Amino acid sequence: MPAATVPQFPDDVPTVPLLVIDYALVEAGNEAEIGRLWQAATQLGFWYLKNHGADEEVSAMFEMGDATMQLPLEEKMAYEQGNDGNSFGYKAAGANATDEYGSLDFVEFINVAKDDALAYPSVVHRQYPSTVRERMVSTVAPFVRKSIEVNNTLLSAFNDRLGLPAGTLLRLHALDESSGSETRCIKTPPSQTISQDKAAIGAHTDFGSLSFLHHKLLGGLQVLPPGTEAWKYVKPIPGHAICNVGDALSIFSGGILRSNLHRVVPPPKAQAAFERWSLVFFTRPGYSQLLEPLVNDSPLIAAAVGSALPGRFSTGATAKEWFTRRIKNQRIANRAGPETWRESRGTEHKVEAI
Ligand SMILES: O=C(O)CCC(=O)C(=O)O
Ligand SMILES: [Fe+2]
Repeated sequence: MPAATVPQFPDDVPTVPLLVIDYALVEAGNEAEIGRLWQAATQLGFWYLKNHGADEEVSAMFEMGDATMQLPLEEKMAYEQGNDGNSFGYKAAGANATDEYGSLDFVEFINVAKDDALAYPSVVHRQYPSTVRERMVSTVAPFVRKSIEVNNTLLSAFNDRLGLPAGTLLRLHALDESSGSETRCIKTPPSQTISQDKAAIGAHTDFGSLSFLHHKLLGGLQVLPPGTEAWKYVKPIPGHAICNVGDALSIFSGGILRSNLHRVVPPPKAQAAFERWSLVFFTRPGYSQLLEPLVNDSPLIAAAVGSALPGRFSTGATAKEWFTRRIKNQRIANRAGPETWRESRGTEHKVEAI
């Protein structure tokens, strides 16, 4: 699909004006830029990130994703996630619910664990299709390392602003602890005949701490700005990643950092006739870490929790339990009724539950 044939993102659909954060400035410790990052992460929980230096790693990963999706379905299905709450591996289109009624998703993706990518050829969690194995060293591991470097820089900036002792957030996401951190390459088929409101990926908050997201030209990601009921597109901008805060970091921070609802729908207008590709690196806490606000480490977090509804950010779950529960209950094969969907929810439905 030559890029030139893809129509521009339309200028007459509602979009959300994300702040553009310059990664090079954040990395250099520029306080004004870190202040803007903080504003984005506490108010909406989404921002663009430019100058992240990952362009080459990102395009190699899209090539890996393309090669993987071209494998025969039987071969991909040999590496399917399964129904036990494991995320790593292949997910076929239609394997997940997108809402409480059991509507089906229509994206396929390949997830590779950070632990498997970095330990290769040793296997920590599972095996992957040949297209992944052949590129594990050349492509997947470099993307994992670059993404971790970027997300760790952002975590350190949040650590300081939250008034946490140096290194606290990095320790919760230690490289050598087994975790749910993973790369995901997503293919959404052309969806011209599908209603522009039908979810390709249902409304959700991300499970982990930070997501580093890239698109190949096409829109389709939407966020629900706080206090509104109208979904808005995030316009893809070449070379700009989209970053967002997930549930784990929101919980650690007592809700100071915002994990916002988002979803994927068909690309807008004429873009819907084209295949959509996205790529994410999810930084998630080490499996053994408890998802609770860090009230004993930061007066700021203690104050935030003190002024919230009792138990609002308390999960009693380890990162592994949280992550497994959410994945397992969105699998359509595990659906008993609307309660299964509710069991897959994270911070997004907590307010209603209280
Ligand atoms: O494809 C996208 O733009 C977003 C994907 C997403 O939200 C996810 O996989 O959690
Ligand atoms: Fe997401």
